[in-house]
Amino acid sequence: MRPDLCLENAGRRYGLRGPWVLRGVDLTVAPGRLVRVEGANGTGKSTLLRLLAGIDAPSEGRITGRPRTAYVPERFPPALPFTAVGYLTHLGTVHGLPRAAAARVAAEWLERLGAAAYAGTSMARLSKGSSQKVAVAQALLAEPELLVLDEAWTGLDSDARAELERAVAERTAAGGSVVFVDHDPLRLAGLPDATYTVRDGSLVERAVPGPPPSGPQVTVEVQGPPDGRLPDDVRRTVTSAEETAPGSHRLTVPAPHSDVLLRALLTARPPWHVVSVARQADAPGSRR
Ligand SMILES: Nc1ncnc2c1ncn2[C@@H]1O[C@H](COP(=O)(O)OP(=O)(O)OP(=O)(O)O)[C@@H](O)[C@H]1O
Repeated sequence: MRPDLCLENAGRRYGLRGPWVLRGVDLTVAPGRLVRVEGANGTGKSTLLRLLAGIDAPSEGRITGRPRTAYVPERFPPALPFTAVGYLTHLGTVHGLPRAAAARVAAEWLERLGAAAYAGTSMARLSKGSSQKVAVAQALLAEPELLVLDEAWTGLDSDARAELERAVAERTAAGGSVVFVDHDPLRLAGLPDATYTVRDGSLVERAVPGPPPSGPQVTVEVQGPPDGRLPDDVRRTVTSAEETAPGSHRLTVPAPHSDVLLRALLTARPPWHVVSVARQADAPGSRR
């Protein structure tokens, strides 16, 4: 089993005498966890995410248990001498995929994110939104154990935003961890296992739960073996699960995650029988 990623007494400052941006930070990210990081502008959220992503090192303290990690930075360098699909294929091979498989996965991600039409466009000529889709695709194509998302939804159209939410659900359902920063307080509302606020160089875990899940929910009635325990990837995807009779469960999931849940149920061993799928009305005050 993969170990937890741990920051122990981690501090970061820029320059030998620069002020400490982060100091004495302890944080554990276990496999399968979804973690939100928030805080006012300039408090050190991106600094923390760069440490977690492994592209920067703490000035003091240490990090242990590094998993296979992918990162969507706040600013993605678009002016690279590649086409979109060429760049993603190249990265796929860097992650160890054979070239043909890398090209296939690259094309699949561009398709999922609605950027297939730009596959052959040079990176330097991509719009900001398409460039952001490439930034997201490069992180997802290697199915990382830890996905670090720094404002990754910014600049995406609504279909791509929903697709990225689905991809987050897929990663956590598969036992991967996801750490994200997003300016929208309702992003993945109700789903994070933990939310931390960066304040005065420290990390404070938010004790109260975040806002309830926004947007439409889907209720899935399933039947499994009488003594059956819900598969791990199913439990990690749902917002609630209730056993209504021996072997019968009512599961609730945000609508964008319902196909991830259904796939997990249908591929479970032994298989689970999906009795019904019903979409509930939007929660009051929710938005897409
Ligand atoms: N490479 C760097 N060199 C020097 N100072 C830096 C560097 N990166 C960040 N800082 C400083 O560290 C502090 C925290 O920056 P950081 O980008 O981590 O904050 P943030 O919370 O992500 O901000 P924002 O919400 O504006 O994205 C800021 O004062 C910033 O100026």
